[in-house]
Amino acid sequence: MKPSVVLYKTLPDDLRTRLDAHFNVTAIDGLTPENLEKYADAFRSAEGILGAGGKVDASLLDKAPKLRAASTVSVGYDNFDVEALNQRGVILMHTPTVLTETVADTMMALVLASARRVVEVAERVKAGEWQRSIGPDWFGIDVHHKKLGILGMGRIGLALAQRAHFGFSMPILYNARKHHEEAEQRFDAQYCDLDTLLKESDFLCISLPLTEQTHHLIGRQQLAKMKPGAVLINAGRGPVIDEQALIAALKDGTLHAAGLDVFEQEPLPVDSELLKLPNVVALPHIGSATHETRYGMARDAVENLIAALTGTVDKNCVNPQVLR
Ligand SMILES: NC(=O)C1=CN([C@@H]2O[C@H](COP(=O)(O)OP(=O)(O)OC[C@H]3O[C@@H](n4cnc5c(N)ncnc54)[C@H](O)[C@@H]3O)[C@@H](O)[C@H]2O)C=CC1
Ligand SMILES: O=C(O)C(=O)CO
Repeated sequence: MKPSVVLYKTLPDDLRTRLDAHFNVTAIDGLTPENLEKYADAFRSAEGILGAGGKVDASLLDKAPKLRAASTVSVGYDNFDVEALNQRGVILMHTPTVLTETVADTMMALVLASARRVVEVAERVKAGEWQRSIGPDWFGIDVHHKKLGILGMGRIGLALAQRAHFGFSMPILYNARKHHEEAEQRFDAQYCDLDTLLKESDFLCISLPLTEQTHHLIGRQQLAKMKPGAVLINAGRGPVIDEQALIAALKDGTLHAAGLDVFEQEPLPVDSELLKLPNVVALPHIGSATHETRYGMARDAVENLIAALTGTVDKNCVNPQVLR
């Protein structure tokens, strides 16, 4: 008999067909409390789950006693209680690598848009304000040759460093849990502590995962240490930055601008102060959102679940210790 799985995200037709060939699939529209109750039988018999977003914690796992594998259509897995998965011997699969270059493109787009005020001035053109040659009130700041600080030199940080080094002649500084030899050799990136990164970066780009250690890692004190007129970019996870402290730093001119793809609350509430600030470029968590990359992530997530439940896991596993 085919293993039962709960699918909580819509897949492209061909990938859904592939999933159906391996599993008895119950498709639901998200891990909402209502769906957990409505599809209680499906969760009770599920050996796998596949989807994106929503909390997977002990209370959900208690409803799925047969679960052996969870496959997320994302690289970030801060919405999973990994400790609870480990205790129950559940493998967690994710989709690193396939999205790396696309997310780095998004970060570079945020760097350029924030520095050159692309969104703000384009809106002014649409509003009919371009009536004569523009003056300094439309100007931005240069990107090329400025110092780019990367907080979180992992897969995405490395791809961003490549763009900044070769494309924009930017010296690279970085902080991470350990030295990144490839970044140092290929892009001449210099490792430094967080304080130095804050003080010296013209552009501080965050590509960190959300963990207990990174939650509000950038708060009032850290923002106060940043170079006057610096630009802050975040495409890691929203809660890495204390959003109220960021709003204050943007209002009092400590920062020139911010380019944000992620927020403490998503979707960003429409009455957020951030949306009232002209020096904020706010994107709706589109880091990996291209047709090609979102397809690749869904494909990898399907293959990951097939490997975890019916084959051999040799990559993309968050907690390989469970397999031993
Ligand atoms: N905006 C978006 O759409 C997307 C956001 N992301 C976010 O980007 C994150 C990073 O992705 P990857 O580069 O693939 O992960 P990765 O695991 O390759 O890199 C993470 C880096 O952060 C560093 N790090 C972790 N904790 C740290 C700490 N306390 N202090 C300093 N450095 C620390 C690690 O040393 C590593 O260099 C994901 O976990 C996810 O949250 C990922 C994809 C898309
Ligand atoms: O993969 C992730 O972690 C995202 O945030 C969406 O691509």
